[in-house]
Amino acid sequence: MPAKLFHFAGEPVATAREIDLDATLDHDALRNLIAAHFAIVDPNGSIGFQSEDFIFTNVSEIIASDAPITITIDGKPVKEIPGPNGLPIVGNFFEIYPDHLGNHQRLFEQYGPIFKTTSMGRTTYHTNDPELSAVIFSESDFFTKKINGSHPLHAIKNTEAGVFLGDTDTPEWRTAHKFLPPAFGPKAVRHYAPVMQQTVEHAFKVFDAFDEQGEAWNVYQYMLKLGSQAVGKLVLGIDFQHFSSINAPPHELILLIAESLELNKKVTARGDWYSKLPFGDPKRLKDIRGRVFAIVDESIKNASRGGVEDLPLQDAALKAHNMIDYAIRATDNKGEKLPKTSLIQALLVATGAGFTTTSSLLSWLIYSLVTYPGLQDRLLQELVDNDIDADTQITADLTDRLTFMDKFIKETQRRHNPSYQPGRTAKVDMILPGGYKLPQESVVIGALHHLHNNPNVWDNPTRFNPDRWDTEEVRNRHKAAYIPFAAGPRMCIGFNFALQEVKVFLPKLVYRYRFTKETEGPVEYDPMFQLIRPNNLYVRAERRVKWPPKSDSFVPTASL
Ligand code: HEM
Repeated sequence: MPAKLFHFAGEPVATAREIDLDATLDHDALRNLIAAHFAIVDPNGSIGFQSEDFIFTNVSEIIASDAPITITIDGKPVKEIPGPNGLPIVGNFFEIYPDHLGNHQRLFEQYGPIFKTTSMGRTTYHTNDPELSAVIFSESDFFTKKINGSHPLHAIKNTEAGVFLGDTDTPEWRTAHKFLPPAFGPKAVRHYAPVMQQTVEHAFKVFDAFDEQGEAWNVYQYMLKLGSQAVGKLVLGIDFQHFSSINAPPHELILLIAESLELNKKVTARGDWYSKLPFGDPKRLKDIRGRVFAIVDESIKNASRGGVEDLPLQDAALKAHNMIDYAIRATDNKGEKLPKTSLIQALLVATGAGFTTTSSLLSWLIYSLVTYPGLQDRLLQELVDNDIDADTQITADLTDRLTFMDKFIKETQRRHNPSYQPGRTAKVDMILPGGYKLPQESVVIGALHHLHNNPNVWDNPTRFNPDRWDTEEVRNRHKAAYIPFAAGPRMCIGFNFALQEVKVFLPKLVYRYRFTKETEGPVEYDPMFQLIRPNNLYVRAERRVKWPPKSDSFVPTASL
């Protein structure tokens, strides 16, 4: 079997590796062999072979050549991932903050689909490219969710939680991932629709009171109360009493989780040395974790009082009153249950992941209602045309018919993604599509906001246009061009829950109120918070007294 020396174009000949070639190999098989030896992520089509003065088109030419063979990717040498030079110690910190969305956009425009920054000693890579995003999120020989020192979640890493805050390759993740998804499947969340509806109807008292006083309210503050009220009831079985009066404060648990996210972003942004301080923010972060754990433990004890019937996972998911009820009943085929510590940690994480995100999405939905002319009226018309009124019980079957609302939600999640900055870690030194060299242990962040607003992927991305979702271009998009809940095995497990919740809340809110914007000037987000939310948005919600008639041209969508 002939042995040949191969090295990358752009790398010295001294780096060449000897590889045995079987004369029966065809060109594609050779590409796959070279891809396996050099950890080239995408062997298909992009790998080429050449010598100083010759481009090889078949394997026999390569075997006949005496010189080392140069490997090209897309006909070009491999390259380092670009990025801005930093200052001593702080690196690129001041080039990124405070407006990390705007600054990252500028860096994508300057450096292309993937760039590298170092902030306070922590290096991360960012991509706005669908192909690269699909690669990083796929959990493969190349990437996994491993929360190392460079990962944005490092300061709150918690292996016991299994989900969200832990690495993929752990027994805790596998256990949590066996028990939690059935409770978040589409069928399981359907039976939570009535509680979701009661939650939003209960909040009307407060929005009505604001209207009677002619007052505007801060959207994020009240969507935080609303989103967390639903998650509190349906995940932890706790009534947070967020709408008992206009000024009812958020429950202690909510304040603690929100504070811990804020502290985490701050502690992570400032680097390793800061996160190790035994006082100040890092200490507060540890103290918060202890208190939060105790509150959830108490809720589990309450739910267990009086005894519960064990059920197989799927049955438990359909019958449980909430996720705690599910988690203490659900039994796998070996008769095992989710261990108590994992249960507390996993539910806590699901609570945090659930309310911070849904409250941001709800806020951006209201932002879209009051910012983009005419859309509120179109939503209302769709409700009227589908015979929805104040007394309608909203079910998943009904929301399936509200196709404009679906497009409106998708477009809001595209244009105004709350974004978790999900990061994945390189398992090996590799060559990414495009010929980029990525070292092992590098953390690549799928920059969801920038992916969803990438002009190479989306036509006129800054234009808010729900109707784009009807176009062939958007229907045929790359599978990773729109991934508000990330992708792959570590994507959001609560997305059915989240979408159902907003699809129950939005019709109820739009039918009852006409929303108008009261904020002067631009809407701002808090750069030190883990998520993007419109902090200073104020609206008036006026009770409707008139509704439009059904449209003449309305053709009902067949029930699914
Ligand atoms: C608009 C709402 C939501 C958005 C945009 C969202 C987004 C995301 C994203 C991007 C991830 C991946 C994080 C990463 O890779 O680091 C994630 C994971 C997760 N989400 Fe959501 N989420 C939402 C709602 C929810 C809800 C309502 C729940 C539960 C009640 C939930 C529970 C989780 C959990 C447990 C994970 C971790 C999964 C794992 O580690 O395998 N999310 N979410």
